[in-house]
Amino acid sequence: RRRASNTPTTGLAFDSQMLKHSCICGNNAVHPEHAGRLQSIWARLLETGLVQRCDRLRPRKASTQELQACHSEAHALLYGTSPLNRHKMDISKLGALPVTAFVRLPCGGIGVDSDTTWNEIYTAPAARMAVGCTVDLALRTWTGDIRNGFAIVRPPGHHAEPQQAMGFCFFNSVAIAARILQKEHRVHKILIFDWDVHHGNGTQEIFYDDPRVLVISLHRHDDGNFFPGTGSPAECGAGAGLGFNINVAWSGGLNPPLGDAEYLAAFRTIVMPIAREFGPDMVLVSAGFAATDGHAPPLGGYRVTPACYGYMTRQLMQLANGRVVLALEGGYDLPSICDAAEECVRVLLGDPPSPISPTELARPPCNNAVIALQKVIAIQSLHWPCLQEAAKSATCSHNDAVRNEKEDKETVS
Ligand SMILES: O=C(c1ccc(C(O)(O)C(F)(F)F)s1)N1CCn2c(-c3ccccc3)cnc2C1
Ligand SMILES: [Zn+2]
Repeated sequence: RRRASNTPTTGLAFDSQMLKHSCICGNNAVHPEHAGRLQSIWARLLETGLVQRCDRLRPRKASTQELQACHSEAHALLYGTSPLNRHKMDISKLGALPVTAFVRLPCGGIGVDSDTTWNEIYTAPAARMAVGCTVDLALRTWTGDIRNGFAIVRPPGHHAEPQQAMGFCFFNSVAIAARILQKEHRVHKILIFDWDVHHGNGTQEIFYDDPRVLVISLHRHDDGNFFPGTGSPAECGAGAGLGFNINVAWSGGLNPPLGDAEYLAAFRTIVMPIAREFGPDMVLVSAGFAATDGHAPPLGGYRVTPACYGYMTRQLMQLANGRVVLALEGGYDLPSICDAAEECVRVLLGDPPSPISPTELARPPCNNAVIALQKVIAIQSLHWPCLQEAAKSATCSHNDAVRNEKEDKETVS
């Protein structure tokens, strides 16, 4: 059944151009951020019929101008052009970059660093495509042309800083989309929520002094011993942006590995109370899926379920009149990132989320997680008084917190 074309639905952005970014060594075992990640997610969305239910965006590459919403001109030119069209660019600008040379990698490939490989023909167009797709989904969600969106893109972006490519990232797609929403549509308040298991150092840096973009990140930190090492709860923003950068930094390694109970507790006690108080006009999500089961410790190690990503998506849809755009960041175990992406698209389309397991709903967050939550609450309640109320339930399971909330309401009434 074709959908009536006038009702806005979920927008999807994907293009095969982004599959071509790959190390010239061709060894996926050495490079976990490979095209198979995107191919598998797209195949899953096709075979489940979800693509047909969505509005497929005409993909496009971001312009150099758009890249410069967050990155320097030299950075935009160095990583945004391939030698085939580099003759058009002004080489003198490259001098300003900290990194102007690529390095030979142990695998035989070329890269910015051992993780961030560079294919001189295909990386620049793929990276531009990832930005263009994310920007267009954000703009069309803002104008109401689509209801919400999911950008199935690579290379990822949240580690990319204004003048530094790193961690598989070249351009910070989500950050560029936020800046363009501010510049072109004067969007007043934007929430960027990063649930990727790795801290989005680039996103934090770009908006560190901006009170109109609230950046909340939920990530494994282990006191700085987990990639990229930034993202401690003490990093709260600077100047006018003080209090508009929130890091829920998990610590304690994998004793035990964190799961849905901990992520539900973070959402209930910190993320949603602050997000509701902030009252964003638009929500952008750096949606990485490496916190799911199936990710070996260096790249993850937790056991968040796909249903939990659906739950978080659904919660975020209560904000900004449902104007939510997800953009893929990390996630490497193919079956689990396909399950998670499928779950998120279903929820964006308005389908009921899959149930969270009863054991996780009944399980209180582990001790390490409670300590991490209480650290954030202690630091951030200065800027967000609503956290005081939430603090009590940091030790409760989801079920207990919901039960206590209902009882409180009854006693008040
Ligand atoms: O953990 C990372 C990440 C870089 C970027 C990550 C991301 O946050 O998942 C993003 F950006 F891709 F979304 S995660 N790095 C780079 C790869 N890596 C590894 C590797 C693991 C297997 C093969 C190659 C590298 C171990 N530790 C690291 C540090
Ligand atoms: Zn390689």
